[in-house]
Amino acid sequence: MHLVTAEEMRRLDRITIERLGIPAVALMENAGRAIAEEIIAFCNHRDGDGAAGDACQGTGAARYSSGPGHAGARAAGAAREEAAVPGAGTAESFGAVRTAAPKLLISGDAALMAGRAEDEHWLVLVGKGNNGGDGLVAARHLSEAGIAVSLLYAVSPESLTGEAAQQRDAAAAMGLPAAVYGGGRPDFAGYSGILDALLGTGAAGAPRGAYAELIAAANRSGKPVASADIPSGLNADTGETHEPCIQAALTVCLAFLKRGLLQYPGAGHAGRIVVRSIGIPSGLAREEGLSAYWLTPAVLEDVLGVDVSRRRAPDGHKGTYGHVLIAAGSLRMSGAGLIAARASLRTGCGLATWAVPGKLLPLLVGAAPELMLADAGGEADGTWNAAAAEEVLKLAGKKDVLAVGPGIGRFGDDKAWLQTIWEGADCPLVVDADALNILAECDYGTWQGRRTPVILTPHPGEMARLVGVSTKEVQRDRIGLALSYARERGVILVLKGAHTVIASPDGRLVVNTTGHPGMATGGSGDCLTGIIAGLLAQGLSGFQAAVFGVYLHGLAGERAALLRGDPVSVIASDIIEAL
Ligand SMILES: NC(=O)C1=CN([C@@H]2O[C@H](COP(=O)(O)OP(=O)(O)OC[C@H]3O[C@@H](n4cnc5c(N)ncnc54)[C@H](OP(=O)(O)O)[C@@H]3O)[C@@H](O)[C@H]2O)[C@@H](O)CC1
Ligand SMILES: [K+]
Repeated sequence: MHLVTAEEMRRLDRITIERLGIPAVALMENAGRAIAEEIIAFCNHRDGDGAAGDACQGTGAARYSSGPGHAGARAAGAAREEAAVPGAGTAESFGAVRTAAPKLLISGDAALMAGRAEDEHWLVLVGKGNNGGDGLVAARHLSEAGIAVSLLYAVSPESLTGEAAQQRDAAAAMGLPAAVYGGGRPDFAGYSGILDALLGTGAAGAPRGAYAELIAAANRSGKPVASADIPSGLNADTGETHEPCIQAALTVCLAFLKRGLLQYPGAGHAGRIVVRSIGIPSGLAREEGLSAYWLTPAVLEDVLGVDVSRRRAPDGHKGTYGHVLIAAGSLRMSGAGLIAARASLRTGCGLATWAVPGKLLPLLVGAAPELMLADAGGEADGTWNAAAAEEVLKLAGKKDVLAVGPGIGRFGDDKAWLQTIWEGADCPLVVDADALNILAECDYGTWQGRRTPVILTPHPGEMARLVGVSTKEVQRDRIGLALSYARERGVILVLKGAHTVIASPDGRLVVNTTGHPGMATGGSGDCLTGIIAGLLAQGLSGFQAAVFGVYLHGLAGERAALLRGDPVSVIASDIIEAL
């Protein structure tokens, strides 16, 4: 599924309206109807199977799975199926009674049937732009479904223009009760839910005046809030939240997933995200050269060409699946190397060799019988030194991939060590942990001789050192930063953290949503390094291996949490065993 910026969304809107001739008001109509359908599904599930409640309260699966559409899309779909059953059943039974008559099957507007409409009264907060227009359309459809609806305009309805003004007039003609916010502390106690149609992709900066007051009041009310397109107060591109920002239980995102909905803190404000098409052809994004995606199995297979089933040739042998070399670990942090090397094996590479300072070798014999150990030289106290780089290069000669960094620590002349490896290794290179900290102190743009991909796997702290900014600044716009860094430095960048971002030098970008906070544990990153190396050894391209590796790592973490019964108790070895 494509991820778009507000600007890209406007471009796709424009093309649809101007080139394809689909009227803007038709798109708005579709948008409002989709929002109403999702609110009705939300209401129908309120007291039902708890799907809506779970998402709203952030409990259950949502505790560590916050990907858009996962449970949410299924829940909405199920709601529509359930609502369709009574109508079809009635027609069937008529047909059965009057056996002579031809069977007449009738089905209705199932998605617009509210089960217990009389219990509901929704307040629609209407902004002056097209987001407000969407809300006005939704209000009409909710009303048609028997749900009481009231409109509260943030500013004078006279200030609405274009399609939004048309919708204002239609709502008025239908007699929907409307008021204009006049200041003070509004009381939303009488409503069962609030539709936030205040600000969408046209918002600029922090919500001002009436908008800010209504957002704060909606958050204070304790009522479930459904947001049209994005929660008002969210930066649609970066995921930054302004003060105040709507805390939604449900976000009905229109046409394409907005980038900001997948990045924290914004992702934590969106609740359950449902993406609904509104008549903008889905192929348009690809035709326009947009190449940012939310990572799904379909994206892996259809966009990136990854065989997710990982079928093996019946006549394959260990040579077929590649040989990983890992240069990692030191006396006090040998575990990092062991984790990375074992993870590469569990990912399916044919062979893995772990290079360590020679002093450590006797201590590691038997640590993992499947691994080969290699002496990389180093100091008498088991630390690395610059000369060890030549040993690593010799070992790398016949390997398919080289991963460096986990647990190596810092040592004298470590910059020369890394430069020798960077310039001399002919195979793809994965750079992690301390090797990233070394890299941050090098002007590596001047280094020569790399012909195969380099994958950097920083966590936000390491990324901050690489770029020379604060961690907070890294987190402010993870997608934007990853894209620009990968492009400028010619590397594949895996920016780890909640919803890991993977960017390639050619501008492709993927955001992952597998995994959970329980994976923030020592060794988890080393495990990812091993997984990516294991995939590279099996012939995946640099970007494929980075993206699929992040995806598998997250899935294994989820599986490990299920096996342990609690995400909090997952440790890196559990992730390896769940691969
Ligand atoms: N064909 C389409 O385009 C489709 C668009 N669609 C929908 O439209 C949405 C985008 O609509 P949009 O571009 O009208 O912007 P939107 O976010 O509603 O409001 C902007 C207005 O708010 C104001 N304002 C801005 N910042 C502010 C702030 N910080 N604090 C306070 N006020 C602020 C600003 O007014 P100003 O202050 O400039 O007078 C401006 O006029 C999109 O998210 C989707 O829902 C769908 O219907 C599908 C078809
Ligand atoms: K909104």
